[in-house]
Amino acid sequence: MSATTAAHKRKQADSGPVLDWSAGHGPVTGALSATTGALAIATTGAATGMPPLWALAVGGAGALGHTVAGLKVRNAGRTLAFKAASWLVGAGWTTWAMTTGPLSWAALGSLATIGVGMGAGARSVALYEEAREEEALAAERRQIAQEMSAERRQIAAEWVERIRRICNITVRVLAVEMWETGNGYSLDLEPQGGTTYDRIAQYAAALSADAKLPHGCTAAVGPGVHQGRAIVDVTTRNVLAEARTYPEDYTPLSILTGIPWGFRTNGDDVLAYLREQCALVVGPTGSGKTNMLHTILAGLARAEDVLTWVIDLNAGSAGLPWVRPALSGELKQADGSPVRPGVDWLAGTYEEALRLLDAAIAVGLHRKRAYQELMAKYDTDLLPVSAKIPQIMLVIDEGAEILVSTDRRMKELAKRIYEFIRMHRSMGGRTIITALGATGSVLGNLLIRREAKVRVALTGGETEGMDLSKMFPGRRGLRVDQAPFKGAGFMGTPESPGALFKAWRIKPSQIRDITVATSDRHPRLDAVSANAAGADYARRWDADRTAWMRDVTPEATGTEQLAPGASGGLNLSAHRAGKPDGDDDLLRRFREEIDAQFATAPDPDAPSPATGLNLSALRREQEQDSPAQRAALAALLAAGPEGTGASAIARALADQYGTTRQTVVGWLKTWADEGTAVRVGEGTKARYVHRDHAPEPPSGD
Ligand SMILES: Nc1ncnc2c1ncn2[C@@H]1O[C@H](COP(=O)(O)OP(=O)(O)OP(=O)(O)O)[C@@H](O)[C@H]1O
Repeated sequence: MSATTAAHKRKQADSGPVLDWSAGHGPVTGALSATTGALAIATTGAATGMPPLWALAVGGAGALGHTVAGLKVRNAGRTLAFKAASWLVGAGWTTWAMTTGPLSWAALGSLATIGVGMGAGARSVALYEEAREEEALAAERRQIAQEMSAERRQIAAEWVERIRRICNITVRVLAVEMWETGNGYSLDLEPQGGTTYDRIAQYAAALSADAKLPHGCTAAVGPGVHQGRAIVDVTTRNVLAEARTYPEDYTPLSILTGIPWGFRTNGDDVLAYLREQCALVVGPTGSGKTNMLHTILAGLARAEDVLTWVIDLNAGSAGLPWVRPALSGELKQADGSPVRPGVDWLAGTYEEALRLLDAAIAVGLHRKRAYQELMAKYDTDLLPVSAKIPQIMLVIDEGAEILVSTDRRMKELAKRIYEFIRMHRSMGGRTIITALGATGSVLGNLLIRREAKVRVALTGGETEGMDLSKMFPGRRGLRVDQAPFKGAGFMGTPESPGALFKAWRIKPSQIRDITVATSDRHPRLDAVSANAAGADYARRWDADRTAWMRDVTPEATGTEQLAPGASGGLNLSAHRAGKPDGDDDLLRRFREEIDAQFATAPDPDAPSPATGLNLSALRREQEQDSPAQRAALAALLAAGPEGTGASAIARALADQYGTTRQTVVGWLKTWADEGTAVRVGEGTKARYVHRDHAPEPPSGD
């Protein structure tokens, strides 16, 4: 086959240039072809004695054929005339030349003139046809635009009339924008006589009814570009009834460029900008609040400059699906290496929540002092948050209930949460708080009202405890019955006024996928902050501290309701008793994995795995974690991936604790044995690195 092709090519090369007879003619080649053709026929005809009238007959037929063909493709009259005339002139010349002799100067000269004339004529005809074609296209476009603007004009006229009739306000419509998704349109209005947008907004429900909008669709009225303008967003298709899953695009995000929390009725993503804002998510039981929280945690996990610390006293169920599969070793990266949990700290008990909040406050205070110079350098009073100095997002499920609780212990937590919200905005510390209801006690709180301008009300059709006018002041016409679907409700931010929205549905399997996909992306707490957060932070994944996580059945990790246990955490021991084999096996695996990955040494004194306790960790806590040792561990963590040595730590501790180098050597050795620290380098270069900063362990393959 290829040999044949090559031979063919060679033959072509030998026989000179190949002519493409199927190609169309331009003005020059067309004229050349016509005149040379006429000359050839005239010369041959004269030599062979051909009757000259044949040429005329052929020319006549050509003129007729081209005219018919031209009519078919709708050539202009002048094009048809030119083509027919060209044939007839050519044929006339040939007939004349055959009679008088084609090789005279008169014959050749006139033929050349005819050729030039034909070329020029063909060029002008081609240009004319091109211009005609373009004009036809433009006319078609104008026709479509006219039809579109006829639709817009009709919409504008309807709304001018509707607003005049229902609100008794005269408006001028400056623009009508049809949404690309086809789910509705927006009107840019200029109410006459100094009327403001909120006068129209009062009638939003009546306007929606008058426009006969389907259920779940609204005419939401908001402010325009200045005080004398208003925007009306009219939804005509109810996308909120559809369940949409979390988009499978897990590309990196940043707290600075917004985190998507769901979609609007026009299909657009709605973003939460949380660098300076706190958020409040209200949703009664069954409204899809837990699902929404997972959507939020998914976005935060995707961010490269955020560490998420979760408090969930309802057995940590909000954070567990982000932690448990990673800690239990159930998830592995493609190369077999372990996966980091999707949240950086999960407190499911009161004691752990206290530790977490104390650490968060300490981080903020320490950052204030330590980063003065950095902020001066960047000429800013906001800490420049980045992957190197991550923002700490505190997510507190049912946090609003903690804030208004009268329980003594809850008040302790509330005090710290308030302090964190009040003090740490500039230092990269913000909170997302959920609440079961938008009640007066939650929204009556000035601090929440002031700091949490990113607001969500998931209604799921629930009307009790849903004061939308308090949640979204200034937005009239929002009614709970407009969003009677789970996961649907209203969301408003300083950038995007309160309006209908829906959270994506996210299932445990997708949470696992995101945990794996984002594992390498999570930042590490900067050394300054790690130093402040101290040993409580460094030991957050210790076996004794995560023991409560093991007391959960494998299935109870999704959005299911979990029963609270004695310590405020889960206690499904009764459940466990019913199915001992599977759970014992799970517990054993969980423990083994934690010990393997996070190197919590198995203790000979530890009771059987079924009790879920690890006494080695307890013993260490009691016997070893003296304040000096905690400070040493914090220094190790703060040293980051560079690591540190016994002398440096001893020097740092000497003043306050009088700790000797020898003591620190002992601690470092213990930590290295149990996996808290990793020894790197040899001889004088030997140093210790906290396991959080240790180089990745070699893959299992
Ligand atoms: N965004 C959503 N899209 C579609 N369905 C949803 C969405 N959110 C929740 N649901 C449905 O609602 C159910 C309850 O959701 P979820 O557990 O999140 O509610 P909840 O408000 O946290 O309730 P509870 O407090 O009882 O756990 C889910 O199992 C799911 O079937």
